[in-house]
Amino acid sequence: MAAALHFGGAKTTLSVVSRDYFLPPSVLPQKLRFAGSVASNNKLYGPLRFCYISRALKVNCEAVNVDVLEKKVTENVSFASGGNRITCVMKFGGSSVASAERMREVADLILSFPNERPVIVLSAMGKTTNKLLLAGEKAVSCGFLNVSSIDELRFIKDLHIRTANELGVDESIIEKHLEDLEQLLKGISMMREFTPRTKDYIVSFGECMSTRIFAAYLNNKGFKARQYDAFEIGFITTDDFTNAEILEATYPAVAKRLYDDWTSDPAIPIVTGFLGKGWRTGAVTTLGRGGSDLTATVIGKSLGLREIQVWKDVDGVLTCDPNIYEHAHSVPYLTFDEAAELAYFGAQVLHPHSIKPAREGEIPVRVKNSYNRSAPGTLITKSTITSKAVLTSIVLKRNVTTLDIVSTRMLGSLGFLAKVFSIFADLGISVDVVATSEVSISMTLDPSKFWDRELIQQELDNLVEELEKIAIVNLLQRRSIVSLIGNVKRSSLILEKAFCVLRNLGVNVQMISQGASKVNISLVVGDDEAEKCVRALHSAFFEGGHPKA
Ligand SMILES: Nc1ncnc2c1ncn2[C@@H]1O[C@H](COP(=O)(O)OP(=O)(O)O)[C@@H](O)[C@H]1O
Ligand SMILES: N[C@@H](CC(=O)OP(=O)(O)O)C(=O)O
Repeated sequence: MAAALHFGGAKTTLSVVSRDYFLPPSVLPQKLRFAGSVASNNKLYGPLRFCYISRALKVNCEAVNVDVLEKKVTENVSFASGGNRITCVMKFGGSSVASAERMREVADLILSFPNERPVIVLSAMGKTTNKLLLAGEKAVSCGFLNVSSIDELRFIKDLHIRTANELGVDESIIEKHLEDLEQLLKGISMMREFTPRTKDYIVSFGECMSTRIFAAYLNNKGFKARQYDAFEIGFITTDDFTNAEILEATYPAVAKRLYDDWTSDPAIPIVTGFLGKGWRTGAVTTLGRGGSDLTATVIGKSLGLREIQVWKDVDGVLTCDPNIYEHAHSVPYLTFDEAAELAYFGAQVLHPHSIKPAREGEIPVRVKNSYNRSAPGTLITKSTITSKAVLTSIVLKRNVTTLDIVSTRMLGSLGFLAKVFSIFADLGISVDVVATSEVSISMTLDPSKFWDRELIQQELDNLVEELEKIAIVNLLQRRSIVSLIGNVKRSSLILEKAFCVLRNLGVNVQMISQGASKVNISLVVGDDEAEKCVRALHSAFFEGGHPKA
């Protein structure tokens, strides 16, 4: 934590905070924060242990006059933060690097910004991750001798070898990975099991290969590039395989490695998205599906960069999922809060946890279309850039489970709620939306913490069994959460319009949540009517039209 410098009146209060991680001097002025207790005479400050660790600046001051300190800092910053420093991070997802041609276009796009010094984060090519997972599932039961003929393995081999050849890159750079991949599948066929730890290891081959091919292509074009496996440069995570969380130690480690390499031998860093290393096991972990977005924002925060760019196959964050409604259009500005709610409540376009590092680092995130680079995209920042729109976007989270729980013991609401939530905590099940009364509570369960993981049925059975010890439980599946993201200071207008639309549509809202979030109103409806709700609401809020079913 750091506290800002406050001067005021006869007594000046400072508190010194020693930085616990490296920051390149280029970000020193705006990042420098220090404070400490001082003598009342304002001339000589009490002994302050001022320790600011950065590569170009290591200052231990026992007694310091602030002017002297700031001068020293400024001197160091000017020499260290010359023109040639990393400026931004650019992330390209699977759809942007799905073929040799796409990789060529991404390379041209990167090189079309001569004043940028980007770190590049890549996902696996196209749908390689899905195919690696499918190959692993097949290997469990196909038999050792049939592993080589698994279709998905053949597809992956062909795609990567063909891409290397088409880009004029020596296929030997991925040969070992392809050999190891086949050996791994044979191992799975012999063990006849496909654990979460093995799933993370197998999917890592996708990003490891795409980044190697791309870095080699840039080097062949005469642009010095250096490939990095994120799990080798300090992406330290929990050991929660398929769903690992970034640990704080990642930030200084990644900053130091990328910064040291950059200052000693500048080259465009090409980093694997999605991957990390478990701090306890040392095994490869993944950050949850879509996790390359998170890789990019972590690097942005680590290096204190000017901007984080997330290149997709759509013109930014749209007013709804374009797969549901073709009239969706791009949203020019979002706040971090709005983007986080969008991502959490189902907008696949951003990883649910990716906004947090950007928000903490106060670094703007720009979502752009790699197929249409002239489109302005969406700029995500801390403050709201005023918009006349009542609503920002409509998000849909399908296949949600709702629980209606009515107390049978007339417990006071405090005891009842506490008991209900303790059961959820014990079973490690998170909830999305909650509505309570004196002796009853309704809630929606997080159906897939990372999109592709479903709550297994026995988790639900265990949950109902525990709850039925204190309540009558009604479990309803195949529900959807329609989230209206916008400025809920205008919630009355939003709700009035939304309920008018849904009434005309003949849809009954089964639960509503508004107030906890300052940017989101969530409505629970049936799965089978959710998409028509999104279309009708979009028509009413963004097209001035009347509801279209
Ligand atoms: N509100 C939304 N705005 C933009 N895209 C969305 C939204 N909701 C869902 N999507 C889907 O997310 C896709 C982009 O996310 P993703 O597939 O992760 O891209 P990439 O693989 O390039 O990172 C789009 O193609 C679109 O179909
Ligand atoms: N390849 C991983 C990580 C990722 O972020 O992919 P994409 O950028 O294509 O969403 C996945 O499919 O989840």
